[in-house]
Amino acid sequence: MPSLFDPITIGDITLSSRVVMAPLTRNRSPKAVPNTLNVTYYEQRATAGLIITEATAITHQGQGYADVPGLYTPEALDGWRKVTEAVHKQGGKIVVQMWHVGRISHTSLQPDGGKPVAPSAIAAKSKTYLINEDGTGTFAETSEPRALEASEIPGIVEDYRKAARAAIDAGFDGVEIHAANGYLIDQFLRSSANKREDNYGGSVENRARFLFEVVDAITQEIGAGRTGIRISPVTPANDVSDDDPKPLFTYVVEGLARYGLSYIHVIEGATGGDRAFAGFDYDALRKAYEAAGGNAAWMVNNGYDRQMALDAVESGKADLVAFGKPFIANPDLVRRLKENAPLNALDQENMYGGGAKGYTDYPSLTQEAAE
Ligand SMILES: C=C(C(=O)O)c1ccccc1
Repeated sequence: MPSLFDPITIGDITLSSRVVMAPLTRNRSPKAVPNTLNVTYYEQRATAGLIITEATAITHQGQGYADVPGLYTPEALDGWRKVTEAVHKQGGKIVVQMWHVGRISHTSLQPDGGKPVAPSAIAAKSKTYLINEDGTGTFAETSEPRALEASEIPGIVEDYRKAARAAIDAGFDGVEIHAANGYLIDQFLRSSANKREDNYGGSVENRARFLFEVVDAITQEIGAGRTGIRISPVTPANDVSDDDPKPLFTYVVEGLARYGLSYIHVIEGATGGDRAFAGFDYDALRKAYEAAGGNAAWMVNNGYDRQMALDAVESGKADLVAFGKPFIANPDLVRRLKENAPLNALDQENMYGGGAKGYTDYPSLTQEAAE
């Protein structure tokens, strides 16, 4: 019977445990360039079985929030190289989450102040994070997007391919394709955001076309064994919904089964909220994936506590469990879970933006004992 703390090999990547640091946006990389504070933050958390970085924009057009990192300038890639070197030096493994926000952006963040892009010109009832002139952060309504021309889509697929190559060259052990939480790929998937009448819209097959073009490009470039993907079948995050999620995501996972990916990362329920939202059957989804020949590790996320995580792995429901906020407040989360030690409280005031406070100042058990 597997344990949460057993090693596991997921595709081409061997992990020291099944405890995963989930992607967490922190808005602490001005100019989209990872800095020394970011190096410290990830280095502190290197005992995770796997670190998935915060969502990282594949291009300027894919940028949707202030001070999130990118994968599209030499400076950013140099910054990430320092992060991967530091994590590897501690014996950790790290993949980068590749992100295109689509309509979840603001004209002030877009190239030449233009409109964000999306499958259809439908504004999300959502907010993004901007930095004011005085350096303070603020949440603002997302801007109305423009619908992508079909002729633009191959260029975005190529952006994903280039970013995946850049990620491996920057020392990452692999990439996670961000296909969740109402961002661009998810906007194409969901019927509420995709009203296209060409072969990227309408049927399930058409709405999933962009996703598979991205998966094709990335796996051909860096190999399926270094490629994971995150999906969120029913989350309402960023104002997305679908008329019928079950056939849509059954089709998606049956398609993913043919690649031999490293892992499938599934957000259960409403992201950061109700796990039972919309009453989706995640066990059936995994069964459909495996019935189609899928053999990637199955990673679950959203509100797992220690016991739920232990049970999920020991029962075979999941191979890996991704923890978000617990990893913010506990750099040594794996040790704390192993020892069933108390967890640090989360500094809610300093989740997004700012500096070391609420970012790199959380104590580890070793530091607490020394005090
Ligand atoms: C990348 C995010 C996601 O996947 O939800 C995100 C972005 C901003 C704040 C929190 C989370």
